[in-house]
Amino acid sequence: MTNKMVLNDTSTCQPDRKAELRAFDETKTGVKGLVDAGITKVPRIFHLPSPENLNSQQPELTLPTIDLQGIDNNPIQRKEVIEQVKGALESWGFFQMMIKGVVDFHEQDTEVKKQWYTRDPSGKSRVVYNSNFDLYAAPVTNWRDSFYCTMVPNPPEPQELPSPCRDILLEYSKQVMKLGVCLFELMSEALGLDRNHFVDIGCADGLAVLGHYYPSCPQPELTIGTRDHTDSDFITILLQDHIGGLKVFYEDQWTDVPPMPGALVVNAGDLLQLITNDKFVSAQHKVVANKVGPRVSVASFFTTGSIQTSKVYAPITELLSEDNPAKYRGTTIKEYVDYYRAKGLDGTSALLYFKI
Ligand SMILES: O=C(O)CCC(=O)C(=O)O
Ligand SMILES: [Fe+2]
Repeated sequence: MTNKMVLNDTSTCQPDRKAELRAFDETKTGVKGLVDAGITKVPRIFHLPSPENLNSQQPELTLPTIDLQGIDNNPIQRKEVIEQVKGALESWGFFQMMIKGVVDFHEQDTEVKKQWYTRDPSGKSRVVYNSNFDLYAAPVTNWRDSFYCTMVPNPPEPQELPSPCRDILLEYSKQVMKLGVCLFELMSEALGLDRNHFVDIGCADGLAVLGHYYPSCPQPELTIGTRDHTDSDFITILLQDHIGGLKVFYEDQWTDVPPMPGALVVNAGDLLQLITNDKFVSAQHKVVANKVGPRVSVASFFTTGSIQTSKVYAPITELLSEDNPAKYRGTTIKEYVDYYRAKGLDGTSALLYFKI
């Protein structure tokens, strides 16, 4: 069994991280494969440099929440969209079905699932399933498997999608796109820009949906579900299940983002920070590993990712002045994302590379 190599407790051996990563990758069954094989110790490739303190006292901070009802300030069109999105997103079945779609993908027959396993960098694969997109670049392997589907532009034909989550993925991404457009309009207005500004410059031209699966972990303090990072996109709309573990670096401390039934988490990504010249800040966040699992989340990324486009994104002129000059150089989304992916989640911000 190929899993054997990574099942060994290697902490006493000479480090050969690359070979261990390759052996893990070749199983094509991800972290779930290790857990299914019955490991009781977290293999070394997943170890953090120092253990995560899972018992630390969490600060009593309340993150801002917005009721969609509160944002339908008059314009008829927006009100209709909000009603539709709210109706779909609030119905108990809708969120549950999306979470279940992700569970069913990851828990389908291993041999069938392996067909989707790829690290194809061309961006041609409609669905990319693997464990750790940055497996060979990142210093710490995350206790997490994921799939990644590009839904916009060029929505997939249904048969191109994995059957366990096909229908819900199409419906969910449709609703999330509507919500995203509403949020971009509100954010444009909040900055004193034309309401359509963000949409007009293409912030909603791309949508990728990620289905994360965090298997239960025998030694959660030794590793991490998702390392601290900021997202590479304009905004992310996140749906998490009931398990918890998401933390955001907010007001200078790590703060729990507890699951709330019927709620989505929205965060700005690096590209939004870049075009707003730091007015909107890309939130640093992470997910701790847990003895309880699997934990499932669905992250909807507003980005065209590594699709080749000619648009160059730079700080928006209307937001600049003599006192507030551009802090970043222009970049295509592809250039940004390629840099971000090659660097991997290493605890530093990709934005620094684009600073003037
Ligand atoms: O699983 C989560 O809750 C967060 C996932 C995440 O941060 C990401 O996909 O960028
Ligand atoms: Fe993230």
